[in-house]
Amino acid sequence: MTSSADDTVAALASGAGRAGVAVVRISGSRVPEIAAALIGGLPSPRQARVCAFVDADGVAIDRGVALYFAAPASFTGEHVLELQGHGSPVLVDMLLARLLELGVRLAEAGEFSRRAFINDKLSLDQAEAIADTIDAGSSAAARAAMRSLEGVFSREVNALVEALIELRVYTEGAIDFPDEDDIDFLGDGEIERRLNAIRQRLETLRGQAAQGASLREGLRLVILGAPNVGKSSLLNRLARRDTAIVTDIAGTTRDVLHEQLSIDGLPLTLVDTAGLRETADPIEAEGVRRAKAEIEHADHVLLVVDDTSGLGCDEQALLAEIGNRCPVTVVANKIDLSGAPAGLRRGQDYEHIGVSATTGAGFDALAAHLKQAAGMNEDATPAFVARRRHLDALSRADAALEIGHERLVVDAAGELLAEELRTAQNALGEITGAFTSDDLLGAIFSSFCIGK
Ligand SMILES: Nc1nc2c(c(=O)[nH]1)N(C=O)[C@@H](CNc1ccc(C(=O)N[C@@H](CCC(=O)O)C(=O)O)cc1)CN2
Ligand SMILES: Nc1nc2c(ncn2[C@@H]2O[C@H](COP(=O)(O)OP(=O)(O)OP(=O)(O)O)[C@@H](O)[C@H]2O)c(=O)[nH]1
Ligand SMILES: [Mg+2]
Repeated sequence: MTSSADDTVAALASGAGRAGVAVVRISGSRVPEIAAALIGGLPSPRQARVCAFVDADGVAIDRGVALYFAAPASFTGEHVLELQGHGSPVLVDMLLARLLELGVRLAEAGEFSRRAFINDKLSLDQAEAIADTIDAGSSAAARAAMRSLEGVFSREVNALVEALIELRVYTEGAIDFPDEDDIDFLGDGEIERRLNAIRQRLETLRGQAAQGASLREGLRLVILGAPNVGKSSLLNRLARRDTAIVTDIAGTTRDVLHEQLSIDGLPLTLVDTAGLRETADPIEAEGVRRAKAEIEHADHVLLVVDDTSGLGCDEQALLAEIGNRCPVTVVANKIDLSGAPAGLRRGQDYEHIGVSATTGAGFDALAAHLKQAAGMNEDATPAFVARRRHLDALSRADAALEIGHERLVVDAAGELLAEELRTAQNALGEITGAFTSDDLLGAIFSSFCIGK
């Protein structure tokens, strides 16, 4: 995409299809001459003017409200003219055709936001947050996106970058102007103290970002457990349809099954798996192998147990193993047989929820629990919204700092630590867009809608 200074673009910004009012937004340096041709001159900045939008012969295409934002005090940082006309697709088409005639080009998806980013009106994560407010599937996701848009995420990232730069300068000072004894200077603990403080702060940010991301992208829930405990019945009940085959024969499910659903706007991918057990049947054994492999890709595991027998030894071991990787909830199924109460059980090491896939008891509590796990609780919305690419950048920054710490305490190598600090700084810079590439920008903005 080229966006030279005199490249002026337009798009319908609101009211697609039949709507009360349609807003066409025009951004670029040629806005003044376009205003002259179309509405007889520029309105005073930020003052609504009612006027006719005229064609080449001076005939009104529509009569509406014009609003002008003078560069750089506009959304894009360029001259912006907004034409608020009647919400008719035919009139909008006629108006856009007239703009094309005046040498304006149609904006690409996300182009207004991309221009705002390039002109330093928004950081990259803020621009992404705009798309996330529009796409939000729940009020919690919308609130979190709004916090990102207000700069909560980028401010924290920038503060970390500042701290990294300070530490790098300090470390490089220690290298360039060593005390009597270089090793002693590096080893006096100050660098390590600062480094640890930064790592702790990054850890907190990663936790918040993970919650923000699950709110936006949903959770991949993997259902695991012994044969016949009711895993497939659970999937069918949550999905409200008979996706998986259910029989009373242990070892019914062999393939991995996926089901997409949403709970109050929270997107979930449910994954049903083969019952875990030793088996001589090669097909079932492959199913068990695949079931275990799913743990790697899980955001959250539902470990289903038959409540009439409770947690067995194998399940205890599995629980400990999974618990190291991701959150896990024990679903105690078949309470219609065990007679136990439905819902959350207090005082357990892991969250236990009693349900019956047959009667549906306990499923409200399970849904509420999953929403909470994804950060959708009413009183504690995640601090901001985040995407996979943000989590990836945070994790690369963390890895660099871990290596840097090793270089410092094991090798007492200040230059190598400084190098890792630089790597971490660049990784964080990818979040806000301080450090970026055209490919990345293309990938991000092309997923926006037209007119944004
Ligand atoms: N009519 C209209 N409504 C809209 C938008 C728009 O572009 N047009 N927006 C589009 O997303 C959102 C609002 N975002 C905006 C962000 C910045 C500026 C702006 O003019 N910024 C200037 C001046 C700031 C100020 O006066 O405080 C600047 O940043 O310099 C305008 C809208 C939602 N509502
Ligand atoms: N009474 C009762 N029976 C249940 C419940 N949930 C499942 N069942 C029964 O338990 C048996 C096994 O159910 P499935 O859903 O196939 O169990 P699974 O864990 O998927 O089993 P595999 O695929 O073989 O690993 C079936 O006969 C179900 O009808 C429940 O909550 N109460
Ligand atoms: Mg099954």
